[in-house]
Order: sequence, then C-alpha cells, then structure tokens
Amino acid sequence: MRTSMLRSIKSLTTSPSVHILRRGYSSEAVPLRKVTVLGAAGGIGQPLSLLMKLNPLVSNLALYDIANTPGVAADISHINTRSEVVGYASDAELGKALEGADVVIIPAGVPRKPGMTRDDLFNINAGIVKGLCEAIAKYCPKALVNMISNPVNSTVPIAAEIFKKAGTYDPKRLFGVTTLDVVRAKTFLRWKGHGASCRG
Ligand SMILES: NC(=O)c1ccc[n+]([C@@H]2O[C@H](COP(=O)([O-])OP(=O)(O)OC[C@H]3O[C@@H](n4cnc5c(N)ncnc54)[C@H](O)[C@@H]3O)[C@@H](O)[C@H]2O)c1
Ligand SMILES: O=C(O)C[C@H](O)C(=O)O
Repeated sequence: MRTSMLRSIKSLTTSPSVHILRRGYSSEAVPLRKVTVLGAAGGIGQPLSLLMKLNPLVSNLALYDIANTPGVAADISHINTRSEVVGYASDAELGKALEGADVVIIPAGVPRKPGMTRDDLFNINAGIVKGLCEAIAKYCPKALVNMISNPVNSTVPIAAEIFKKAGTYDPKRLFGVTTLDVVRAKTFLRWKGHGASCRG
C-alpha cells in the first residue's frame, strides 16, 4: 500500500501536469496589482488597456471613461489573461475605479485637431486632468500616476499642484510620457540640419 502510494506520488510529481501546477502555483505568488486607466475608451486608451490586459503583473484592470466604456471593457475582458476587468462609465463611478489602484494611467482628454495648438489643448485638458487628479488624491493617494494627456509638460505640473494641495504629492510617484515630444524634437532638428522645412 505504502509503496504504491509512493509510486503514485512520484508519478504525480514527474507528470507534465505537475509542471503546469507548479507554474500555476508560482504565478499565484505574483502580488495583486490594480491598474486604472482614465480615458480608457479613446484612441490611446484602448490599445493601452489592451496592453495592460496582456501584462501578467496586473491582477485588476479598471477601465474608466465618460463615453463608450461598456463595449471597450467587455471586449478587453474577453482576452484570456490573468487580470479581471471592470468598466466604469460615469463620474459617479470614478471613485470605485480608483479605489485601491497601485498605478493610474491618464490618457483622458482631447487630442489636437488640425489648426489647434498645444495651448488650445491646455485650455480643455487642464480642467479634465485637475478633476481626475483630485479624485486620485482622494481615492488612491499612494498610486503611481502616469500622465499621457497633452500638453504633458503642463499637465504633470497641474497634477503636482493638485497633489501638493491635497498633501499627497510624492515626486517619485508622478510621471509623464514625453517620448512623443522628444522623438518629434529630434526629427525636427534633423530636418533643420538638412535644410528641410519643419512639417508638423
Ligand atoms: N504623451 C504622449 O505621448 C501622447 C501621445 C498621443 C496623445 N497624447 C494625448 O493623449 C490624450 C488622448 O488622446 P487620444 O488620441 O486617445 O484622444 P481620444 O479623443 O481618442 O480619447 C480621449 C478619451 O478621453 C475621454 N475623456 C474625456 N474627458 C474625460 C474625463 N473627464 N474622464 C475620463 N475620460 C475622459 C474621452 O471620452 C475619450 O474616450 C490627448 O490629450 C493627446 O494629446 C499624448
Ligand atoms: O500633438 C498634439 O498635441 C496632439 C496629439 O494627439 C499628440 O499628443 O500627439
């Protein structure tokens, strides 16, 4: 009886299914992490949310937007990866979207249309970012905040001021995505260097 039991255990521990179990066990050791995307249904928000859904480090994905959230959240939730997806569709649900978030990514706002300057964007996006950051200070003051909404060199300082006012500011927890501007600047400089006119 004892020998056959040992044999069974041995066969269990060497069978391919155990490797799967072991893998399953080790993935459970990955800590729970909630990521909230504010502006999740937009041109940037949708592919960004998809990438977050593919990230095995994310356990909970909260998708918030004032328009089109249910469809986007449903589509993204059908991807068979670890994280649970919940969509939040109105101002009244913003607190729930943010509660417990470890990381908040903000692509909410308007993008430039032909003829608009970054100043025009500022006039609209500053107010949007202000409201969202006030909610972050209230519902997830310790979260890492990654700003995408442009002009990012103004929206990050707005976020900083909101957090300072709320007493939650930590410069190590506030980020802005500047890659686009850096890449553009390099391209325009190269064009200048070659005597070509700046387009864009
Ligand atoms: N930093 C960068 O590298 C970079 C690159 C591209 C775009 N952007 C900026 O990102 C922002 C989004 O661009 P896009 O192309 O996705 O625009 P978009 O119009 O496609 O999407 C914006 C989304 O924000 C939502 N939104 C508006 N107000 C909101 C609010 N108060 N709360 C939550 N959601 C709100 C809209 O409903 C929409 O779904 C723009 O400001 C754009 O300039 C930044
Ligand atoms: O260039 C801009 O200011 C708008 C555009 O959506 C972008 O951020 O690239």
